[in-house]
Amino acid sequence: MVAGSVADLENKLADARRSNNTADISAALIRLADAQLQAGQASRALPLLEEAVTLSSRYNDDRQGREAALLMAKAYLAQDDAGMADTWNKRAEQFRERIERQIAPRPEASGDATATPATGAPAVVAPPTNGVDGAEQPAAAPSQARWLWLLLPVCLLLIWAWLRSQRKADDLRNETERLARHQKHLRNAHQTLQQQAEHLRQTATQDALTGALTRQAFANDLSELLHHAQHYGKPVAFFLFDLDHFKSVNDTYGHLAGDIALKMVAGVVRENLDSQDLFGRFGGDEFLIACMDGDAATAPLLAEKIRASVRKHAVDGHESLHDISISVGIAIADPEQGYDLATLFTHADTALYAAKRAGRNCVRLADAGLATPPSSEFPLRSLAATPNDA
Ligand SMILES: Nc1nc2c(ncn2[C@@H]2O[C@H](COP(=O)(O)OP(=O)(O)OP(=O)(O)O)[C@@H](O)[C@H]2O)c(=O)[nH]1
Repeated sequence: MVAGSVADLENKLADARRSNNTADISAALIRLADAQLQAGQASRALPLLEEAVTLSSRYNDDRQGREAALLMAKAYLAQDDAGMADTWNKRAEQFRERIERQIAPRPEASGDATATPATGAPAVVAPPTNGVDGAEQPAAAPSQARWLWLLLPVCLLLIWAWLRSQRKADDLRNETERLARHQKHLRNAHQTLQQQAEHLRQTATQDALTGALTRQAFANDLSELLHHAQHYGKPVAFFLFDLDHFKSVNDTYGHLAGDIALKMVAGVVRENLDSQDLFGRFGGDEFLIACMDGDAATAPLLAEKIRASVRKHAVDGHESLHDISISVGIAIADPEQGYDLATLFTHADTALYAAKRAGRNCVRLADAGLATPPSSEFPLRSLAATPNDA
């Protein structure tokens, strides 16, 4: 150690305090205390050394801590206080062990005498390289630097993970928005399809002009009705009716007037039917009715009521309607006559032929007494045939 004069070293300590650099202050304290010890001023050196130990402990500078502790021991010896000297020697030993622990893992330290662990001897501590006992060495603790280097990649990794999660969140948000748009589009398409399906269903089951069931829809419903009636042994009245001389209405007043007449007749029929009765358009100016529980006694009464009502509306209506009337053929399905749909239709058709032959604007009930129409004049038809066959 190159010891300066106590006064010089006091100035240096004052400079170090002004610089506010902890390592410099600690080193200056040690150098001044050493000089004071050499000058026999142990009592003055002790508080400086205690401050040096405190500073070095606070900033983990074990070398300076050890140096200060050794000088403390020396100071107490100078004051003949062997107990305190021993205490501070032990403290210095603890500092030395900590220094060894810090430098032991370093591979390059294997050939370095300063880093070689040695037990007991204070000389194992790295010798000072300049100034007073190495007190001017940089104060940076190796362990701190190592932790910083370890923390750097961790921080970078965290930043990278955060950026990545942000990008994923953006992607997810975009995807969610895209799916919501897609879902809305699908909902609209679904709604449109439902409307189209409903429209198609109506077109398939409902006659556009009169609102009556189409021929096929009527046949399906009648088939179910007959099945049900047969199961419970109930009668079903089936009407087939046709506008009389309708062709001349079209010819005289035009097709539009003919349409109005067809709608008028359909309206009258609906007024006279119950909600569970079936009403369909066979095709052209021919219509169909089926009534659950209608038998040979009640069905002609209902048919007559409808016929008379049509006449009344015709007479009360526009001139083009004045000649409108209907002829009705009735057939009954019951346990006695059976529930075969084709037979029922044929019987009603035969009765309609009879009504036409009887002068039109009347009702006829099918029975065994009715003449079978000649095929040349009135070709037999069925509900399964297309309307053009009518
Ligand atoms: N305005 C209109 N006329 C139709 C429609 N469908 C069929 N017709 C006409 O209805 C008439 C049916 O005539 P027919 O049943 O053959 O004979 P009709 O003149 O009624 O004579 P009868 O049935 O023997 O009393 C034809 O002139 C068809 O053109 C329609 O939807 N609207």
